[in-house]
Amino acid sequence: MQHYDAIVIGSGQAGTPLSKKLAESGLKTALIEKRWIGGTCVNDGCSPTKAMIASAKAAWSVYHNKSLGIITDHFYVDFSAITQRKNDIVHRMRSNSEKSIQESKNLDLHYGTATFSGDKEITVTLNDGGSLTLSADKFFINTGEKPSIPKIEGIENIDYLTSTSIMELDSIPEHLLVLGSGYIGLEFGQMFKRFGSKVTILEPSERILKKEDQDIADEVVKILAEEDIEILTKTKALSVSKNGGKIIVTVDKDGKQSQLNCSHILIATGRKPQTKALSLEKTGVETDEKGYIKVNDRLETTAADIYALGDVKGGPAFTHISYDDYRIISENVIEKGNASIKDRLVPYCMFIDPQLGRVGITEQEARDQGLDILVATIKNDSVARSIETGDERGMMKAVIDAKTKQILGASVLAEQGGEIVTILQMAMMGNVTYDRIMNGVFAHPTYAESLNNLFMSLEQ
Ligand SMILES: Cc1cc2nc3c(=O)[nH]c(=O)nc-3n(C[C@H](O)[C@H](O)[C@H](O)COP(=O)(O)OP(=O)(O)OC[C@H]3O[C@@H](n4cnc5c(N)ncnc54)[C@H](O)[C@@H]3O)c2cc1C
Ligand SMILES: NC(=O)c1ccc[n+]([C@@H]2O[C@H](COP(=O)([O-])OP(=O)(O)OC[C@H]3O[C@@H](n4cnc5c(N)ncnc54)[C@H](O)[C@@H]3O)[C@@H](O)[C@H]2O)c1
Repeated sequence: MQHYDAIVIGSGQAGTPLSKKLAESGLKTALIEKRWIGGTCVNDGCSPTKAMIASAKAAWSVYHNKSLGIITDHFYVDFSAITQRKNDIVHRMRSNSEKSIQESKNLDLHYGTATFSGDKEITVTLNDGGSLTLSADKFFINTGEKPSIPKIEGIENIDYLTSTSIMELDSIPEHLLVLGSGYIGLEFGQMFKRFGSKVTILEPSERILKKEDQDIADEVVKILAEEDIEILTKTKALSVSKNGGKIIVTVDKDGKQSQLNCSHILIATGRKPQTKALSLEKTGVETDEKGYIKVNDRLETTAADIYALGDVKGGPAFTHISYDDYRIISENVIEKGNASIKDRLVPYCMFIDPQLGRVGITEQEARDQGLDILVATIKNDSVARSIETGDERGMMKAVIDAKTKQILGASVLAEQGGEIVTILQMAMMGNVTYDRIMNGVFAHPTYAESLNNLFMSLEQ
């Protein structure tokens, strides 16, 4: 049995940099990955989707050329060129990362599935046959999540799509039915509508984007409706079956059953942790009822010297959060510091178009907590930059502590919503009060300049 100082299980957004950092610090380290270096973000998540969304945006811009006075009579969507470009980007990112791991001193990469066979011992079922038994002083679990498939009668008899397999299609679906209106459902729904599919989104809840404020969700619905994307809320798929080339879906809406036809179904109803294969019962690492690994604010599990990072520990599932988990572990384990996830800001950006950039508390959360707040809002049809560029969709919103004038949260639904909200996040990080932004001098005519007007709305 080979012994290591540290073993990292999973090459996600935390595991990859952590394995290199541990090895650089002089610890004999192994990284175990069952599939591909880079995990979800690089191979099945952020990078491939955002590459394809860029193509979808280009298609949308062509439809809208007319309003800018540019006439394009004919264009077509070359889906194989879009997926080829996406594949090239993924391969480039994955192979650069793999190369840098292979060139790291003190770091061994084993391709296979890790299962605990003792409290400080794993068996790796190697992808190219055989197995390895390895022990270590410390373990770092970064095994991520995978799509969760809801129990729907007949689902096992149809070739449903997930966020991974939809990117491997070789043609554009005629009618895509999306189950779920979260990040994955909305990003893929809009993308495929722009490629030419008919798109219907089914959401069992009262409304989409339950975690966001009602006015922001309403604005998103309006924008998607303008693109003829059908959203059916309070609608639940009960059963699915095949009929020739079609899929028949029986749905329930307000207690009434009806049938829908489509050519493809995308399951986008959430993700579940990849903890089953780990046999954590051998270790003393506890999981919650959904299988997420329980950790404290220092990302320590309930077993000594075993840590969990990224999506597998539950909570916000984003690349930048997983990467920050790596920073925390690295500071505590390598530099003997005392970093913690407590009070960490969790920004995110939903890459529909216009983007929904978010940080901090929503208005609804602030009101539920009884906070004394001011709420600044502005519609993008009064933002100079939006008018000039011909995209006036969306709005900006900030929640402010009435006494301290500090920004508590922001939602920016705008062409560059992710970038604009980051400006407000920087203000939050630096304790810059709203009135300083209201009176700040920003270059004209940028989106940033519209933050003057956003906060001026409080004085009108
Ligand atoms: C379609 C999609 C789009 C997304 N877009 C965004 C976005 O735009 N922005 C954003 O911030 N986030 C996005 N996310 C979420 C983001 O991808 C994840 O939050 C991020 O990848 C963090 O994952 P992680 O580090 O926890 O693990 P992952 O990246 O999931 O990596 C886990 C790794 O562990 C390996 N593994 C699992 N079990 C074992 C085992 N037993 N033995 C060995 N190896 C194992 C897996 O093969 C995988 O490579 C998206 C997700 C999806 C699905
Ligand atoms: N831009 C980004 O940052 C980005 C993009 C994609 C994914 N992600 C990450 O991936 C995670 C998973 O995304 P997701 O969209 O799968 O999950 P989600 O939790 O965001 O949304 C799931 C949606 O499915 C609905 N739902 C649940 N059961 C259903 C059923 N049986 N039928 C129909 N709808 C059902 C829920 O009400 C919810 O609206 C996200 O939490 C996010 O962290 C992030």
